Amino acid sequence: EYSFTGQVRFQGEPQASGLPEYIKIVEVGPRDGLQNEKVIVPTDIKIELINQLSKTGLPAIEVTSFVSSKWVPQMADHKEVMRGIERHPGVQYPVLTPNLQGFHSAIAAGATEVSVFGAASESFSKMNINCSIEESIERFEEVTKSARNMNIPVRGYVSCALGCPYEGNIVPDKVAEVSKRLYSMGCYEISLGDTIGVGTPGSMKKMLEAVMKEIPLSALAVHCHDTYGQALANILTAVQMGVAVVDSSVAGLGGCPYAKGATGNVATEDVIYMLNGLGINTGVNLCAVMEAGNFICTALNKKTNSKVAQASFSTATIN
Ligand SMILES: CC(C)(COP(=O)([O-])OP(=O)([O-])OC[C@H]1O[C@@H](n2cnc3c(N)ncnc32)[C@H](O)[C@@H]1OP(=O)([O-])[O-])[C@@H](O)C(=O)NCCC(=O)NCCSC(=O)C[C@@](C)(O)CC(=O)[O-]
Repeated sequence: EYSFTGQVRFQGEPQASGLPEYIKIVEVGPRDGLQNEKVIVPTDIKIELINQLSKTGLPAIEVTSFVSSKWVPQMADHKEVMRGIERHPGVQYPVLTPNLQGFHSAIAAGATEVSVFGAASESFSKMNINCSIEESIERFEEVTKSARNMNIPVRGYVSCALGCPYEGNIVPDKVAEVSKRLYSMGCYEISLGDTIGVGTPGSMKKMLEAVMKEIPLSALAVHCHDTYGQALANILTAVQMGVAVVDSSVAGLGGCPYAKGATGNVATEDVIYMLNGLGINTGVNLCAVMEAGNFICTALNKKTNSKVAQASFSTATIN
């Protein structure tokens, strides 16, 4: 049982020099976090989670995906989720769309921002979206073209940026090539996914160096899973290199259904705690995110994967 009283023991320090002053956190918990849950999470729980997250100061919350419900049953209630959430001014609510069919459904359901999701690995592309990288680029071009006509911003993901569950190592140049194609077709930001959390600060640095030759730093985001416990170190490396957008998931929920063994994303709470300690502004209220994490973990009957939430809740009980 949690008995969190709202304290967070350690707060921010003045900003260390050379780091971005502000980092945008893209909360992916309601989508990436929940998509892998075996038991279907009731729609009203998803809506309540998103509504709670909307009040934390998070600038972007990825809410659902418009993919085939045969492939990802957990996201089948995408329309109801879109209809049910209370949208806060200034908060972006992107949704995943793998193709034109998904894009049209998303727009009909009221989406105002979408994300296409490709990969730097042929095998992963085939397993995840049932087509080659080349075919996926053609589909994404159709999406970005329609989106442009409707003034809908498109974000682009590149999965397997630091390794693939089927192919192992992925060369940084391949990540750079796919990223460049997504950026060139109009994606305003490229989120580099360490889908199975195998990266290290060493491989993150090499990969970013390759991608930064092709794409402006201001258009890059990192999306780290914590399977090997490297996510915070990898994020810090990216931030030190100037990346100012970080994806994370409340309570560290998550995993990709087509990347067996991959655990959750890095926990939003842990990222904010680290950034607070570096004196970097995120505009996000850590305690409010922990409350949302507590809500979803209680609903799922799970223990949080956030170390910060674990520490804060246990110290709150002791005090
Ligand atoms: C991409 C497809 C749809 C291709 O699936 P497909 O079977 O190749 O598609 P198709 O065009 O041949 O159509 C087959 C059926 O799917 C339907 N269909 C076709 N498109 C859609 C759509 N958009 N929404 C709903 N239904 C759709 C279509 O209507 C048809 O229905 P039927 O006639 O059989 O009843 C499928 O492979 C799919 O849904 N894959 C799911 C992928 C997914 O959601 N993966 C998890 C998210 S990615 C991720 O987690 C990684 C990330 C982003 O977080 C970053 C990281 O960590 O690396």
